[in-house]
Amino acid sequence: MATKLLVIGQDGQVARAMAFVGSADNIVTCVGRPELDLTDPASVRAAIDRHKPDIVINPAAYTAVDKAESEVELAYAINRDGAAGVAAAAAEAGLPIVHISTDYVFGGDKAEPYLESDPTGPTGVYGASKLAGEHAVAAVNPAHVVLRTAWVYAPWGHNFARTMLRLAADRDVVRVVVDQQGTPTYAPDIAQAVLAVCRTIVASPDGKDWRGVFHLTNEGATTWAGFASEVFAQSAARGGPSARVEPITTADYPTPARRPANSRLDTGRFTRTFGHRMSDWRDAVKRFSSAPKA
Ligand SMILES: NC(=O)C1=CN([C@@H]2O[C@H](COP(=O)(O)OP(=O)(O)OC[C@H]3O[C@@H](n4cnc5c(N)ncnc54)[C@H](OP(=O)(O)O)[C@@H]3O)[C@@H](O)[C@H]2O)C=CC1
Ligand SMILES: Cc1cn([C@H]2C[C@H](O)[C@@H](COP(=O)(O)OP(=O)(O)O[C@H]3O[C@@H](C)C(=O)[C@@H](O)[C@H]3O)O2)c(=O)[nH]c1=O
Ligand SMILES: [Mg+2]
Repeated sequence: MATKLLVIGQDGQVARAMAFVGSADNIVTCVGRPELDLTDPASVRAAIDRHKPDIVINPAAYTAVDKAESEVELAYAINRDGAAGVAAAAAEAGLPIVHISTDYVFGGDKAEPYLESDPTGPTGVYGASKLAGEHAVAAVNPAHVVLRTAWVYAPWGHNFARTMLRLAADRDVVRVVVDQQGTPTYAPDIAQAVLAVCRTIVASPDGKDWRGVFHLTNEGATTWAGFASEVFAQSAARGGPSARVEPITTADYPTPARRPANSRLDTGRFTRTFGHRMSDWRDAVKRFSSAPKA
């Protein structure tokens, strides 16, 4: 029998990627504003009543990292209280929740990739509000999977890769920070990984194998400058916009929010638990570069 997935949000990068993986086996319904607003818990319960899913997926969030520094209440209303509302509504209906979180829950001081068991220490409001969301989700719904991903991009929506291509259209040189490490993660690959999580949940509903926090990124790592260079190389190879990347330091690029210097995530626990391997980040950039941009 088909598994019914209710995805919170419609226009987000991951929500849109989820819509594309719908099939006869996985019936995907994305519900966003105005029908469902995270700041209105009744609208979340109504969507669950109406669509009667088997699993609830929550990739909706307040994601404006710099703006969050001055919109603290709104960031928490969505990323903590909104997340809690979704997880609680799922729990009331007896449903598991797959919740998406971020590498920005970490402080960035560790030299190695972060494990799920490593201490958190967000450097800004966005990361802190997302961490509060993780805790709230776990507190209200024991049947939860929290997937921490990073540096998400897609052929649609707002993301760093598309910003780079836009900048390259009218300049020869783009200055990009080289002292922040992490792993660009392609939204369509996240969607496939979420399906693997859902298969595990359906196969083992008691949840002994799958509850908790998992790190989920593409494989490998780079810097923002390295990511930009790869996007330009792949774009140029297809006759698209390209620029030279001038590596700069974080100090040369002041922003309201501080970002972690290292937010590489160790994905071993995800791979072992869900039997799904993510591809290398460069392979994903290749697929991004050959996809039509929306
Ligand atoms: N973007 C990134 O680089 C990263 C993202 N993440 C996490 O991954 C998840 C997915 O991110 P991504 O797809 O990039 O997010 P986007 O910024 O692309 O989209 C955010 C989504 O959240 C929805 N949303 C925001 N506020 C509300 C609200 N009040 N009620 C209902 N929906 C709301 C938006 O709806 P609308 O279309 O109506 O605005 C949109 O669909 C998030 O949890 C994010 O924290 C983790 C690591 C990196
Ligand atoms: C646009 C631009 C950014 N930068 C720097 C600023 C910053 O340190 C880094 C990334 O910039 P952005 O603002 O695009 O990315 P940012 O908003 O920090 O992206 C984050 O979003 C949230 C939602 C997450 O969860 C994180 O995983 C991460 O993807 O690149 C440059 O050096 N040059 C540039 O031209
Ligand atoms: Mg940004």
